[in-house]
Amino acid sequence: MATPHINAAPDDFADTVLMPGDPLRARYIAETYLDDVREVNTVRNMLGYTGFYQGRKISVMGHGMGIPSVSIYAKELITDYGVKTLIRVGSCGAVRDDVKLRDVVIGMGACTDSKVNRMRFNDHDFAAIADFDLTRHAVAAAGNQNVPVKVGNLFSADLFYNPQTDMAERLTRYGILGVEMEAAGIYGVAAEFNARALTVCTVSDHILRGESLSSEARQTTFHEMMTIALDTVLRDDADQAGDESARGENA
Ligand SMILES: O=P(O)(O)O[C@H]1O[C@H](CO)[C@@H](O)[C@H]1O
Ligand SMILES: O=c1cc[nH]c(=O)[nH]1
Repeated sequence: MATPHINAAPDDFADTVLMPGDPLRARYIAETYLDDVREVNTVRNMLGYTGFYQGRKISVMGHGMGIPSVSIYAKELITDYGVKTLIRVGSCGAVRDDVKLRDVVIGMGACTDSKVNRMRFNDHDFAAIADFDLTRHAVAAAGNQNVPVKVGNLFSADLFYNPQTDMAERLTRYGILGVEMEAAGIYGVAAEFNARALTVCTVSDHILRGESLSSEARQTTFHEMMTIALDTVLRDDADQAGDESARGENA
């Protein structure tokens, strides 16, 4: 049952997996927010854990950096471990004046300079979008926690260090909320294998202003994003179970 990249047993993962790029952020989330945590993946130190959040079984696992890496883990979790829902909890760089360090942004869609979705889609444009229900539950979770969020387009870049110096200005012009490296890939994998995906990011850099959080801060301080993602899962469950309180405008 193990895959080349995941050595978990068949039932080790919950149906929902939170995925940061950084495996140490995965460990931090597991240790900080989950009860009765078990380590379920150690291959390549791409650490994965399963535990319980307010009684709900949830897994968290790193996906590495870049679309090729996240595509492997997302695909294997869905096809080999029966995972239905992936929520990326990432960091991103801002290119707008009204988006600042530590803001939380929700990726309703993701543009990319990667070709992966064209490879999937017969070289046509594929609109890489988040699952609508997960998106609205994340917005509601943020509202409930009084965390202002912006919802819109991310840009998933193949290069962290992009030599195209005019690109940031173009991203600003097109209203991109954050530059990161995986959302378009995880949305493409979810579409291909009939799963659901969402990306929530915390702004760790301001690309135009040259501002940047430390690696330690990226690993352990994105509390608002984590609790929004976890609360999203609970709201989604309640909604699917028909609980009206989860459907209210600002519930
Ligand atoms: O902090 P994570 O989730 O890894 O996300 C962002 O950080 C990495 C680059 O530093 C890329 O993976 C990018 O998408
Ligand atoms: O891909 C990324 C992630 C964080 N910050 C950036 O500037 N780019």
